[in-house]
Amino acid sequence: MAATSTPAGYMPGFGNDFETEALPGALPEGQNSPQRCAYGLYAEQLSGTPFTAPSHQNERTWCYRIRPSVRHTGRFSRIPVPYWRTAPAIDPDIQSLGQFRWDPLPLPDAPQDFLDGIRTMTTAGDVNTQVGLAIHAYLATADMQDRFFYSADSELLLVPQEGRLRIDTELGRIDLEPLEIAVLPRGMVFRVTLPDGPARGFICENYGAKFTLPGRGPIGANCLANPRDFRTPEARFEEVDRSCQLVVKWCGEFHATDLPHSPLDVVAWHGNYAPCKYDLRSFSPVGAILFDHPDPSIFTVLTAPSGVEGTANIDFVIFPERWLPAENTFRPPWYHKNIMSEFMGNVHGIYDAKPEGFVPGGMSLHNMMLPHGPDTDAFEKASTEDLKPVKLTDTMSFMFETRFPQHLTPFAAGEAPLQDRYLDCWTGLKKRFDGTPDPW
Ligand SMILES: O=C(O)Cc1cc(O)ccc1O
Ligand SMILES: [Fe+2]
Repeated sequence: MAATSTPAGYMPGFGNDFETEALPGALPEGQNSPQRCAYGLYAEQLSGTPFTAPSHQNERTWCYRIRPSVRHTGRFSRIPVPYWRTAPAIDPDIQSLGQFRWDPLPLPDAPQDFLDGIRTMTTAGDVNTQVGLAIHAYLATADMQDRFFYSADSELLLVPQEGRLRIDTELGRIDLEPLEIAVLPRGMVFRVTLPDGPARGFICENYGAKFTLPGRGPIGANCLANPRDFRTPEARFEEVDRSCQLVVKWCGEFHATDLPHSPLDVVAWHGNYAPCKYDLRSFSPVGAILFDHPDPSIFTVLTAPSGVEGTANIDFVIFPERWLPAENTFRPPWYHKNIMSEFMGNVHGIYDAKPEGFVPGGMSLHNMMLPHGPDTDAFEKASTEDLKPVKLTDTMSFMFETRFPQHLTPFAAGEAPLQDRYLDCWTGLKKRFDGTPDPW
């Protein structure tokens, strides 16, 4: 279980209308745009939804900053960020039809900041029509030094696996460690530094509508991810007048501009368009308490809708510690083929369907309509074990699931440590059928 009280520097809630100021009186009272703002600040609105979005979906934040963002941009020139790929990125020579698994990507010895350390594994959909996603690993060994970034293309969901990240955003600071996740909205400027050295993790880049909490249906008002456990940073600014670089990702290209000052200069803000973090240990799982294995959607932390009800552009699902009490039940996942494509990562521990080979830091892809399920050992064990209640402990894997087929990048199909013999994990599933009802 995670700590329940909100730590200093954060505000609790998901999608709340927050207000926060780093200097007293910096937030205008009762209005957004006074004739002159306190401290000589500039008022600026950051719109995360169209102005005309229905009120219950409308997201925007009012920022009161030392300089308006137009002073934090200039002439842009394209720069290479060669391993960060954007959909559509379909390489005719790469076979994406299949089940794939990778060992953890090694951290490099050379200094490499968070941005240069991004390695896209798969892409789906199309950034120009704003559907789909890209899934990346990050391998960071150096701070982003006087370097800032924002993605105009996407919202970023970060899942650390090893090492801590300090994410200084326009709206405040998020300190992130393994077993926590962060959501950085589209357009939010940030810098990542590494308080404890090298860091590795996963990123889901969402081109579509924002992540939100799933409806709980008959589960009711509580459990799964509770809104109060999400944490949004309080306002914090830096007044740094030295040369910096801002990199913007826009329609899959990277553009840099030089600035004479830090863009993290928001002194106060109010609104509901803001970054947040969430401790995965606060997730309260609901599951099978008598028999059978439910669909993994019961473990959905966040969902990014596609516009078609019940069909997500992306579901972010976790497999946390939990009790397995179900009687007369094959307890691991069933064998299946899914219209959604499933990209998984292991943060730590053993994943019950794959006791061997799917290791912490490792990744797998079971693409759209490709069959998969427990490996031979998991099947044999789960079919014959004594079904006492057992607790799965010290385990955390996750799944980025999307309605769209995923395409491997050249990196994922080439340089990355793809396990050539992954399919062998199922070859021991032998024919038992001999016409008698119980050939066991
Ligand atoms: O394939 C997987 O391992 C993920 C998964 C888990 C589960 O419990 C049910 C379905 C499913 O796709
Ligand atoms: Fe699956």
